[in-house]
Amino acid sequence: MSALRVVGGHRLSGEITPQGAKNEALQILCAVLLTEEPVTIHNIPNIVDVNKLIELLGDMGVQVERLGPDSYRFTAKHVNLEFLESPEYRKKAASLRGSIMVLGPLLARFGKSRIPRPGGDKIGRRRLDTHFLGFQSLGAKFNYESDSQFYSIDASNLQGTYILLDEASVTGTANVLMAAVLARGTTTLYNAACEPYIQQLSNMLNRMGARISGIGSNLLTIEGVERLGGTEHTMLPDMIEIGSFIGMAAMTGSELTIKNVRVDMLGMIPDVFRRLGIKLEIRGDDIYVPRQESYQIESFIDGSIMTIADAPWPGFTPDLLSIVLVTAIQAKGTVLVHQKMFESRLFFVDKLIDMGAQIILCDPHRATVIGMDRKNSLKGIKMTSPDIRAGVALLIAALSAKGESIIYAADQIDRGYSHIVERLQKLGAKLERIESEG
Ligand SMILES: CC(=O)N[C@H]1[C@@H](OP(=O)(O)OP(=O)(O)OC[C@H]2O[C@@H](n3ccc(=O)[nH]c3=O)[C@H](O)[C@@H]2O)O[C@H](CO)[C@@H](O)[C@@H]1O
Ligand SMILES: C=C(OP(=O)(O)O)C(=O)O
Repeated sequence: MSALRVVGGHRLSGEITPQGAKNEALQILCAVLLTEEPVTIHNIPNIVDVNKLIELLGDMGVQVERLGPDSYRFTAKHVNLEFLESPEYRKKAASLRGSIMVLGPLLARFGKSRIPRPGGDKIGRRRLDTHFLGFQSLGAKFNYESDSQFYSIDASNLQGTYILLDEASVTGTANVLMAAVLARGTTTLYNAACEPYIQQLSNMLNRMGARISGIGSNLLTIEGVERLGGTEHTMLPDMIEIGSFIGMAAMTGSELTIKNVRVDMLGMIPDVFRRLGIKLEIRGDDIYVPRQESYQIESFIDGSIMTIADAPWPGFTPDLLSIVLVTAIQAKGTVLVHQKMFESRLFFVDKLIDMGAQIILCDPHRATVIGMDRKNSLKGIKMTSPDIRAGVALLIAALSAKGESIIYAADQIDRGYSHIVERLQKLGAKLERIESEG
């Protein structure tokens, strides 16, 4: 296990380019299973979860060729379905969330598939009903093998139909969509998630020959086709990394330029950070964050206390709420952070409180942050990163704190942020990776 040793209190400066989007990559990589032709993908982030999925595809028989630092060609001509029965598959597929999305493509192309309970962040219940109810609507049989804890689905023929998704689940929408593209007839997916990840996936599938319309909305219409062909695809910059860097700049009082962010795909993310009082300038396709001594949280128009809450896209992504929360610690004013989707994602605030932050955890879903306006500094402590985004929030806190912090379980951060130590060192951050036990 590795840990990060961080010496806080140093300003950062310079330019940083976000990696390709983790959650998009996990969908796009699974989609290569839909065709026997080569699919070339660029801007693939070099992060643990994505590398695990690439390895899993290779184990399934997909030919994987690395073309450059972040470009690969995948050819799923021969897929070894027997591998899905192996203990190795159980171990590997269970170690990340994104593996769940092999189900839809395998079902569509081979008529059956199975997956162990997937991994990912432990941030509360993460049910999969949307996925399986969607597959069932298309005519698949679903079975949960309680002894082996495997989910299996099979169907000789998928038939398009009207599906009102149980909830606007991101991976659920991707999964059902990938099954529907090769189903007979037309599928209408209502209450579909419409994150940029899903938009990118839909556009890629159309380039492969699928017929999906309504992209960007919560109503997707999919006319099934007989087969899909190869294509080329480039991943968007990771909007969660972009938001993390905005928060990091504000908390450490730094001037940062975040390069090539695809502003048009960021939705309300810049505006939510502006509500915390952070001055952001959009310069071409870059975001410039000036050095700010003080940033004041806005109130609502009626003067009441600001609430920042998550919601399915185009609402504010839950993956940035931990970053918003930590960034508010040194703002001027008060904000209520309301994490509506996940019930265990705010518990990491006890570490921030230990560091000296003024936070009241109202209940598992809501925390009030009383900004300190830099009147008091956080102090460095030893802490353990509970999940990927809390991990980065703690890292931001540590970079802004007085003294040294140690963040254990740093591999949580590596799941989603590539070369974080080296990239932040280039901005002047004082941190290093150390080995830790356990
Ligand atoms: C690999 C991947 O892509 N992971 C992302 C994906 O996870 P994932 O696809 O697993 O998350 P879902 O969208 O299924 O749901 C997330 C949580 O929100 C709840 N929920 C969802 C939709 C809804 O309308 N109402 C509602 O309450 C669900 O019950 C669940 O607890 O989307 C999440 C929500 O953006 C992100 O946090 C994860 O980073
Ligand atoms: C929750 C996240 O990831 P996963 O769904 O892979 O656990 C995340 O990216 O914030």
